[in-house]
Amino acid sequence: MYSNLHYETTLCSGLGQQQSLQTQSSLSVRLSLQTILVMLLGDSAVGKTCLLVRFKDGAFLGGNFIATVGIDFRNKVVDVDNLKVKLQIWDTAGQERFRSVTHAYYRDAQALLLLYDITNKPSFDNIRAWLTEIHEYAQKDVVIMLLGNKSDMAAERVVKTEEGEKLAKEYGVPFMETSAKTGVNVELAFLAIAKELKHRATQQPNEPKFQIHDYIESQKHKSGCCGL
Ligand SMILES: Nc1nc2c(ncn2[C@@H]2O[C@H](COP(=O)(O)OP(=O)(O)OP(=O)(O)O)[C@@H](O)[C@H]2O)c(=O)[nH]1
Repeated sequence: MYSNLHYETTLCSGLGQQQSLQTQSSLSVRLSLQTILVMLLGDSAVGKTCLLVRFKDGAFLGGNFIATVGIDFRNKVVDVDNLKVKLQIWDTAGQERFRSVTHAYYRDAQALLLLYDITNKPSFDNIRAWLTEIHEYAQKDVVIMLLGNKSDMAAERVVKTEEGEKLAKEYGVPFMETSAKTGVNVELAFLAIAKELKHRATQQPNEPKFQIHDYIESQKHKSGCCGL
């Protein structure tokens, strides 16, 4: 669990290289993080597997669509404010027939990326049902983010950006549009949840709270993205 995050402080001692390290900095602080479990959820074909492959390998899985069977996972280590954080990302099958399999994994997830496809209205309409399931099966404090995927398909768009924003606001969750094809906002989505969880785990009582919504807005504007 991420909340088990701990700091290991080691004082350099000994000879040779260690000694020279000691002169540079007598105290070396080693930060050790445990894995963050992230789950990808949403209807079949919204692009969960492609989002994961884009984030993990920087590539796009075009061509024939092969639906995920059950559940699969990949690991990726990211840098969050100079700390190494390991994300274990579970890619779930969106098809209804696998729902009971995936429910069993909800409670272990610390973050959920909930996807719909901006060219597929039913996938957006089903988000409310997904959120009901999440509230039933997931941890109370799970970090949820809503993603409108396939933002590169502007000509086929049937769900407006404002509709996604409105729904996200209603449920109090952060939102952005992504494209597994072009990579727009993909890294930002994963980094934002990693930052949120890292801040929760290391937060000092007198420190201001990390504002995930503000962070996303500032980074979206910085990368000059959106709607591509
Ligand atoms: N243009 C475009 N196509 C995408 C994007 N993301 C996924 N696709 C395509 O959408 C189809 C479904 O993608 P997947 O990632 O397999 O969908 P999934 O949500 O994992 O589906 P399940 O495994 O059934 O739950 C594939 O043909 C992808 O090539 C995107 O951002 N843009």
